Amino acid sequence: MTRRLVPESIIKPPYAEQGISSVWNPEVPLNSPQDIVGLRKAGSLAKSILDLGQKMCLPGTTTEEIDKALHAIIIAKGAYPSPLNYSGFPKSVCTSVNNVIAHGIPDERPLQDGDIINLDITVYLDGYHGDTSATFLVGEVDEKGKALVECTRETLEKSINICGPGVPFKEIGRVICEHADKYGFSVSEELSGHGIGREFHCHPLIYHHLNDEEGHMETGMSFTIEPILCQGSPMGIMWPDQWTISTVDGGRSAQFEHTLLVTENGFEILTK
Ligand SMILES: COc1cccc(Cn2ccc3cc(C(=O)NO)cnc32)c1
Ligand SMILES: [Co+2]
Ligand SMILES: [Co+2]
Ligand SMILES: [Co+2]
Repeated sequence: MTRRLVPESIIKPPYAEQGISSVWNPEVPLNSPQDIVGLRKAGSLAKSILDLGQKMCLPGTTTEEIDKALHAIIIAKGAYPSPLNYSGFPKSVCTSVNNVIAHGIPDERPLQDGDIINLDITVYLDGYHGDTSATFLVGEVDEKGKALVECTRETLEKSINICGPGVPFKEIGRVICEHADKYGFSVSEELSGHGIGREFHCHPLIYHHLNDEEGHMETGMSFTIEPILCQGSPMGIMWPDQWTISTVDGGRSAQFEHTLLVTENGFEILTK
């Protein structure tokens, strides 16, 4: 497995050398105006890298080739690919194909006509992370696959639209499940959204399934919403590589993710 190299000149997160992610601070960080400037730049770069990645999602291209190309572009932009060595993760982006639920590891498998692939991009730019993902169609995808992808995109959009100061976090899970149920898809509980900023992951945890968790949004909070919808059962199973999680029934899953900031008037999508 070719190890991705990062030039000395790039500002790296603390885990870049040791691979150990820090213990989470119980507090939810509230961003200063200076933090918001940094978050906007990181979010905008993450989005631009995702857009470039979309163009590579073609039959015959391997996810390793996508990872290698996007790694080089992220570095060239003076940023660090946040997943690299995060909890020891071996690659710079996450690629989850068909029945892989999330955070799949790029490999030598060529994409095939009819695949759906989630490309999950997080960059660390001048001290701030920006995290976004989308699920793309490879060649001609069947109607059920397209419906799964569109419904997942809609659950993200609908859940973001209800965000604002004072809104309970549990409203996010309610909106996502309400929409997924309408179209007969299930919501994975395997992964949650998360606070993000100077840390890749911090509080609050954002659940995408029905929950009764405490806590509400406050102006200045930044977090991701990243729902995963499944065609069949939402149950996941961990592969022997101790990273990859796929659906137990082999059904496909789709995911979309944005990083957002809670503002006085509602929200700002930082990865639009
Ligand atoms: C089983 O523990 C796991 C399994 C897979 C991956 C990792 C570590 N990790 C690496 C990249 C990555 C991205 C996110 C993220 O928020 N994407 O939106 C989260 N974790 C990540 C740990
Ligand atoms: Co992500
Ligand atoms: Co993710
Ligand atoms: Co994330």
